[in-house]
Amino acid sequence: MRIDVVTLFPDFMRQCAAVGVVGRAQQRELLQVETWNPRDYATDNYRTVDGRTCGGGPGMVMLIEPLRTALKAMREAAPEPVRVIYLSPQGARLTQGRVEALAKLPRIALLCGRYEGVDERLLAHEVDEELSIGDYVLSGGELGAAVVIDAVGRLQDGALNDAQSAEQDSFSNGLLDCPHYAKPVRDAYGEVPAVLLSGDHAAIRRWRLKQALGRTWLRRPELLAQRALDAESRALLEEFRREYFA
Ligand SMILES: NC(=O)c1ccc(NCc2ccccc2N2CCOCC2)nc1
Repeated sequence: MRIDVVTLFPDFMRQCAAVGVVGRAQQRELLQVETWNPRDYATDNYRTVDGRTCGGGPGMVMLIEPLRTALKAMREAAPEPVRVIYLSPQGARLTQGRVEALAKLPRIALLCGRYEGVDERLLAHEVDEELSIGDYVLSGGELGAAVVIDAVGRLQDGALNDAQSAEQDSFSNGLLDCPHYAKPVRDAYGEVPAVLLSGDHAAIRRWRLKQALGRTWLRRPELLAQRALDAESRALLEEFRREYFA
């Protein structure tokens, strides 16, 4: 998968994509991240990329021209058709479901706004999808782009080894994650639950599912409403609730 990022801060974006699982995915050529700086496509002597907001008011707006030229260069840099995504507070909320869909595409471009955002006419002609990583305001779209790169990059086949497999991720099955423990078995902070030391893998699977269901019920009940629970999960959640209220 190829991800192109249109950003005034290319070094920052390259560094975000160079570490950890995503950095390794790039080394393994499972993922390619390229950056395009609109300032390199500004033709005036001052390499201007922003302009005063029409109608007055505070702040500046990113100009059409440098972005249009950068996007054209980006599109022409590779043959695959590219889905252009704009990170903004006005976008649709990013979910794991959407991440999984994006991870299957051959190529996406992430347009990062700065200042007060981008001229609406550029968005209308160039952007296929607007996404928000949450209901809060950031100084630029780059952190949203970094979130998309990480969430999508780690799902590329071969990016995670079996130990980290994405299937067990929280949210992958629509539930929050179960608790995790490592040695020592006994610590001043408490003990590892005995079932995890039992070697009974069926019991361990059930315990983890029960904990995931219980935590989701306690912390994010609305996520439970989104999915039908099978008989086993309903029973485990009932068991969790009984113990909780006991
Ligand atoms: N939730 C998100 O995904 C998110 C994304 C971007 C972002 N900021 C960049 C931005 C991009 C587009 C429009 C406005 C702005 N802003 C510029 C600074 O002023 C506020 C508006 N903030 C939050």
